[in-house]
Parts: sequence; structure tokens; C-alpha cells
Amino acid sequence: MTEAQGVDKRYGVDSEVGPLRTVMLHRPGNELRRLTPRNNDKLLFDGIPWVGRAQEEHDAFAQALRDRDVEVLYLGELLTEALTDPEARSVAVTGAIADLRLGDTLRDYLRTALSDLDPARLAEALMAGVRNDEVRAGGLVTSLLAHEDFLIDPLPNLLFTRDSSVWIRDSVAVTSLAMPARARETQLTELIYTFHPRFAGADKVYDHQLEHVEGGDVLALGPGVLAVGVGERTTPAGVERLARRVFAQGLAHTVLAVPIAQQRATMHLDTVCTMVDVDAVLMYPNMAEEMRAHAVTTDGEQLYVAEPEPFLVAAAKALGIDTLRRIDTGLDPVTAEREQWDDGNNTLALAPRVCIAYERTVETNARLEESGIEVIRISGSELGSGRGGPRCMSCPVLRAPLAVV
Ligand SMILES: NC(=O)NCCC[C@H](N)C(=O)O
Repeated sequence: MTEAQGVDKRYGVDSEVGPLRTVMLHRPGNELRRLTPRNNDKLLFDGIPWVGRAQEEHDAFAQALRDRDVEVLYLGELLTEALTDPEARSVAVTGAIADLRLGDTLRDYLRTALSDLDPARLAEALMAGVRNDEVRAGGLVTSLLAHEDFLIDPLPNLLFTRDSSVWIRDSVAVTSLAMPARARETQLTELIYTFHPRFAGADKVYDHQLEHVEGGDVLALGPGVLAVGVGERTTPAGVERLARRVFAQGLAHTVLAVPIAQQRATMHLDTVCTMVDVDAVLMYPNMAEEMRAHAVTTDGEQLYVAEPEPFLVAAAKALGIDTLRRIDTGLDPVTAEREQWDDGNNTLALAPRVCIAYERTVETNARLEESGIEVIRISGSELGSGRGGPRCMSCPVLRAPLAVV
């Protein structure tokens, strides 16, 4: 940590590319072992990953970050530490057993069983879930459910820490996830930010009971300027609510609402657009031309919504720069589509002009390098089966402000 950042500063993010100091990852664990050919679609995975190899790939990702002096925090460890607080345990258990499928008998049983677990085991149950045949609950509901039915659903998408919380300057937004398979993830991030001593006193700007907003849709283009994708996950009402909240807390002066196609390939804005320099973005070529943004501003009381403009134009205006450059990968539409599906545009910037990308998006990476961007390649053959890349798998907690770059 540099002096310019302040000795005690442990969180705060005001851009996509300020030197990354601290990041929260989730090392994939037993929750991935719950995936079967029968449930993988519902759990938003495109296949059944080889878990050991996914862990190796993830460890290499974490090491690549440490090699560049980035502090890596793990969601599972933070959760376990937060659960040493009795109130956190009580909140966690109540949240996990709220599902109406359980009924009173099973819910009472689970409340007692989970409350008796030590923090590590409770964290494991919250992340990997609990199957009907793993407990001896008794009663009507448990008898009528299939052995393999989950009483508490597993959360394999915890891997994608980008989506379940996002730091906006010194405030954290616990997001509100749209897909049922992911909704409970934010109970866990809420617990971490409420009960973990590292985050004591941190302001919150959003919570998981508000309109849907997912972190993969939120890009901090620069200090005071957010771009928020609106599509399969973040709703129009979600971006409006987020805008009101960030304006009220003085965290931004402009929010760009960016409509994106409502389909799995483009589930978040960061699947089609990521920043790689203070004034440069990598964009999915097949969509780059058509991307528009509605600039939302405020006078302190009401919201003003500008007519839509080309994304790069609206973004440059909001940032107060002449041009936001687009790295034109110049790929033919088929190669571009294949590499977009494999998260080629989902880079994680470690600093201006330095990013991490999957090695398999060969063409996109080559074009990035030709444009003067250093690309640190990681393997993602197994990690990629969840349909997310390096940006999706990382929640920056602290970035150095751009002013000191
Ligand atoms: N920001 C991202 O694009 N995150 C990837 C999330 C993938 C996950 N399987 C999902 O469908 O939500």
C-alpha cells in the first residue's frame, strides 16, 4: 500500500483500471461437486467441470494476481471468519432455511442442526448446500422429497464474485441477483460486509432485497462515472434505483444505462465490454457499433435521462475526455462470436494497459497485445464451463486511485 493511498485504506474502487491492490475471489469447492447433467442448466453451468482441475486453474489465477502484488482474499475464508460472530450465525441460518419448500418440521430441524455447526462447517453448508439424504430429519416433507433433492441449494456460481457485490468508491453494493439459482449468494456477501471486522464501518449503497442489479453489469469507467448494463440480469428499475442511491451518497455524477441483448451469451455488460486503459475499452465487435447509452444525471432532487447516444460518445462526455478508444480486434464475426462466448472480452485489468485473460481466446489476446496491452494468460478450460472469465471471477476491493498512477 502506498502512502498516497493512505495507510489504513483497505477498500475503495473508483475505476476499472486503477492498480489493483486487493481482490476477493472464491476458490471453487464442493459446491461444484453438486453439479450433475440433470441440474447443471438450472444451476447456470454449461457442463460438469472437473473440480480438481478447476481448482488448479483457479490457484494459478490467484498466483498470477499475487505475482503482481495483488492481495487475494477468499470469500469462503471471509465467510467463515464472519460466522464466528453469533449474530452472524443466527442471520445466516435464518436466511438459509427461509425457503418455503421446507415446511415447519424440516425448517426447525435444520435450524437446530445448522446452529450446532462450527463456523467452517456452517460456511460449507451455506456454500455447498445440504441434500435430503445427508440429514436424518424425519417428517412428511423429507419423506416425500427425493433423496437427492436439495434442502439448501448449492451455490456453484459463487466462483463469480464479481456479481454478488461491487465496490463503488468507498461504499459496497451488495447486489440483487436475478436468477433463482444465484439469489442466495448475496446473503453470504451481506454477512461478510456486515460482520467481518475487515469491513467494519464500510458504507453500503445497495442491498439484496432491492431491484435486480448484478455486479457484472456495473463498470466504473472512471471516478464518478458508472456504466450499467441492462439486460438479462440488471433490470431498468435496478439501474434507476442504483443511480438514485449512488447520487444520494455522492459516489457518482453520471450513470450510463446501457441496454444489452437479453440472452445468455451477453448476460452482463462485462461479457461484451471491459476497460483495458484509462481511455480504452475492449468491445465485442459484433455489438460494438450498436451499443447505446442513456446518460442519467441529477440536480440533487430528480433524475435526468438524456437521449441515447453511441456508448463511446456518451462515455467520453461523462468522463470529460475527448475520446474513449475502442480496441478494434478486427475479428471476423464468427471468430468474434466464438471468442466472446469463451469470455475473450471479459478481461480483468490489473493496471492501465495490463490485464488478465483466458489463454484460449487467442485472436482477441493477440489484437490486445498489438494495441499495446500486456495480456497475462491463464488457463480456463474447466473454470469456463460456468461461462465467466477473469473479470467475472474477481471482485476488486481496493484499487489505487488513477491520480497516483
Ligand atoms: N459477470 C459475469 O458475466 N459473470 C458470469 C456469471 C456466470 C454464471 N454461470 C451465471 O450464469 O450467472
